[in-house]
Amino acid sequence: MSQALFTRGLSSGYGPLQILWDIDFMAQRAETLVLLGSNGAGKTTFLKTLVGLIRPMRGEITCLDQRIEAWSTDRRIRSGMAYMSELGVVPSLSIAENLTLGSYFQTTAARKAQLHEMYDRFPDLAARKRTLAGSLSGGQRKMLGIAKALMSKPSILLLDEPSAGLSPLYVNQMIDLLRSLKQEAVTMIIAEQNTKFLELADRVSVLESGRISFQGAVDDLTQNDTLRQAYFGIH
Ligand SMILES: Nc1ncnc2c1ncn2[C@@H]1O[C@H](COP(=O)(O)OP(=O)(O)OP(=O)(O)O)[C@@H](O)[C@H]1O
Repeated sequence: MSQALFTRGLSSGYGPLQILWDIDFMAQRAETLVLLGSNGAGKTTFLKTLVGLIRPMRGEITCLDQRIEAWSTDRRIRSGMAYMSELGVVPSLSIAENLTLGSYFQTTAARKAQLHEMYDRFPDLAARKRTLAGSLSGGQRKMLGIAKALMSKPSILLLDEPSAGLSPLYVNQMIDLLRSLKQEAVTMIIAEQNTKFLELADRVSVLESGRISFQGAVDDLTQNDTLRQAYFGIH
């Protein structure tokens, strides 16, 4: 297996405020990696730095064998990265408009083909193309967020807390959806605090106070007493 994305010594934050400290991180091609961390650990900051919404203070980001830390977000997206923020969609736009936004860099023909594919995959969205995203339920909005991210046919998908605000039923639906993407060999980095997502993970990284405290197999995480207590409440 070759590397899809790695960072070395990545430090990042907001203006002079440093949030991430020397992050060494790696995701293999077609791997599902869960980035576990509690509120404020720096998960969003990390994903935003990967996609270029935040400029790193130091360190390198290599994606599909190219150094990308100086690239614009546009260029990263054009080269196969997609990012679903915690909000995921633009509430004031319709379902169809959100999806179109997700394929901003595609040709018209490719966009049309992707729209068909998304409506096939998400029949609930197809039935309500003109509905404003803001009027969807939390779960439907998240599904739209994923569909919007998939519109650019990404090879690397960065997902920020896909479970945030979802009922247990929708969390299960979300996990089923991500499992189907896993079969399609999309590299996924899923930032989460819900340990249920570990059932999807090939490997897990734990982010604590802006530092990676663990990276390895899920089984090894559960062998670690401190992490087991922190994330599973098991003593
Ligand atoms: N725009 C900003 N300006 C300054 N500090 C920020 C900004 N956004 C986030 N932070 C701070 O950065 C730290 C990490 O936040 P971040 O959103 O990356 O964490 P997170 O792990 O994604 O948490 P959550 O699960 O709550 O979204 C927090 O202390 C937060 O207050």
